[in-house]
Amino acid sequence: MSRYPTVAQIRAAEAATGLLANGVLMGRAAHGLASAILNHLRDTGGVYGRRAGLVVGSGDNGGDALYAGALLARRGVAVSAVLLDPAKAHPGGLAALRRTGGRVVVEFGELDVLVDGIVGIGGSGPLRPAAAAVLGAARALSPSATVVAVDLPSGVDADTGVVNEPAVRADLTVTFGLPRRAHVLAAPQCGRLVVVDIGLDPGAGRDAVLQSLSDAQVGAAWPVPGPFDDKYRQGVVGIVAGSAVYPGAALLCTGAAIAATSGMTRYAGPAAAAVVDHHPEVVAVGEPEEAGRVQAWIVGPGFGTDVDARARLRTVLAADVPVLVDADGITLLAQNPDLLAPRSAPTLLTPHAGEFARLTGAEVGADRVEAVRACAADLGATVLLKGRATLIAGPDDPDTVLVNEAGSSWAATAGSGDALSGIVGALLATGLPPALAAAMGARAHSVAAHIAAGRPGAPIGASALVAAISDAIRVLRASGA
Ligand SMILES: NC(=O)C1=CN([C@@H]2O[C@H](COP(=O)(O)OP(=O)(O)OC[C@H]3O[C@@H](n4cnc5c(N)ncnc54)[C@H](OP(=O)(O)O)[C@@H]3O)[C@@H](O)[C@H]2O)[C@@H](O)CC1
Ligand SMILES: Nc1ncnc2c1ncn2[C@@H]1O[C@H](COP(=O)(O)OP(=O)(O)O)[C@@H](O)[C@H]1O
Ligand SMILES: [K+]
Repeated sequence: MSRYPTVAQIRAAEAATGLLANGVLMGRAAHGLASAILNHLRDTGGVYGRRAGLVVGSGDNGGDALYAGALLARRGVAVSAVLLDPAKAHPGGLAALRRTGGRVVVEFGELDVLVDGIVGIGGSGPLRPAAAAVLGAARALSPSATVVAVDLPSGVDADTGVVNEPAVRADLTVTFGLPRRAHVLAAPQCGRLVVVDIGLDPGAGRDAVLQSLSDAQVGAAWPVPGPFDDKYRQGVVGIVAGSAVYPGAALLCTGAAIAATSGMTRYAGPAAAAVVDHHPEVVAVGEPEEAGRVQAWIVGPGFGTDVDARARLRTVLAADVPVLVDADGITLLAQNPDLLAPRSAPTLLTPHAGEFARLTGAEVGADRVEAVRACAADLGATVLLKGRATLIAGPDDPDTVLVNEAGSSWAATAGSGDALSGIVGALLATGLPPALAAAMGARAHSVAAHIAAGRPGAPIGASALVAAISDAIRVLRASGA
């Protein structure tokens, strides 16, 4: 489990050490930052004589960069620094840099490493023009320089992960004590993340709302058949998806559910013939009323928004079992929110940003974490908000929002959401709590996309993603073993 505290929580954890005022924490931060840069230089041709440029802002983020620059200079790196506001540059850091032979310059020469010490957790908004100009010139002169962000790429909001352009895009981000929310919400902007130990209390970050499961946790919790299990005991999932004209969503959703767990998969809807044709293990009927018992329903992918779809949604939501509502089901639910009121079994909604806006009547906005938490509380349902960073909140636990950073964007392809519904719905049918089922499913979905794309990666369709689900589960189960 990783936890991602807010800036306020980080500041409190730092203050609790009692080591802020005497500069001990900054010393540790600078040491870790310098080590990460030295490691990178060693891996790419050596340390001595390499060229590092520091872009130094007016706060402690700049102080970290200056002290680290001093350590690099001591190891023979040619260090130069551009001070964005010379009067406010960290005095101790600046003196240390000068003592070790680092130079203050007005513009950089060619660089191997460009260090972004502009702002960290004290920053807000995009890069100011002066900072953007210095970075732009450095990037133009040294396009292959490695960009190392101190704490956060400047211009990225620490709590929401919003990238306020112009912002730094880092190859490597070195942070201190605990990862920030932005490191998972805007992971592609951060590049590789190194978290330096600065001696925070071991309990620091426990109160963080935003959390992610490790692959090992997902693998360990994945339901697999036991010696006394049969097809029914592992959970039967029922799927109402697709249409006679558009059977694709039904096939993808059903295929994903079959691969996710060993329990039985039922299908109810107008694509029954096509489903059985492609997936002979499925018991398929025309309407949900005709299906036998299920432990969870999936309803909505590609099933349209006509009167028949509406009637099917009503039938499924009237059942006293967990229901996952996706896609067209969400659009219909947005028009008839009263359908949720009588439910006592859990409901899980899996909107993308557009469906989320339909459901809540407002755009997701900058603070996605708060948006998903408020939506879950308002609707009394678990909500999974899709994206590169998928967020999951339940209705009864305002102190937990789960996040899955996909690690790649190969899943951004048509029909991939239908596959996600299938995986999560099958997990729901095994009896897992909805938020856990959603987070595990999202993780397996991301890993499947990554496996299907291969290395160095090639575009995939959702069918390839579905075909890789078994491998993804193997990878997850092996990761904790
Ligand atoms: N606390 C600790 O124990 C430890 C802290 N550590 C480090 O300190 C960092 C936090 O330092 P911090 O609080 O001084 O804030 P910081 O991020 O440097 O920036 C603040 C100043 O920048 C300015 N500014 C704002 N927005 C801007 C923009 N868009 N573009 C340009 N400038 C902008 C604004 O100043 P202004 O120019 O408006 O006067 C503001 O006051 C933290 O991220 C970590 O690196 C580590 O050493 C570990 C121990
Ligand atoms: N840029 C991205 N990077 C990684 N995963 C993504 C990205 N965009 C979308 N996804 C994932 O792909 C799936 C897309 O679902 P959805 O939008 O419902 O597609 P569809 O309706 O075509 O099935 C979701 O699981 C979502 O989290
Ligand atoms: K920074």
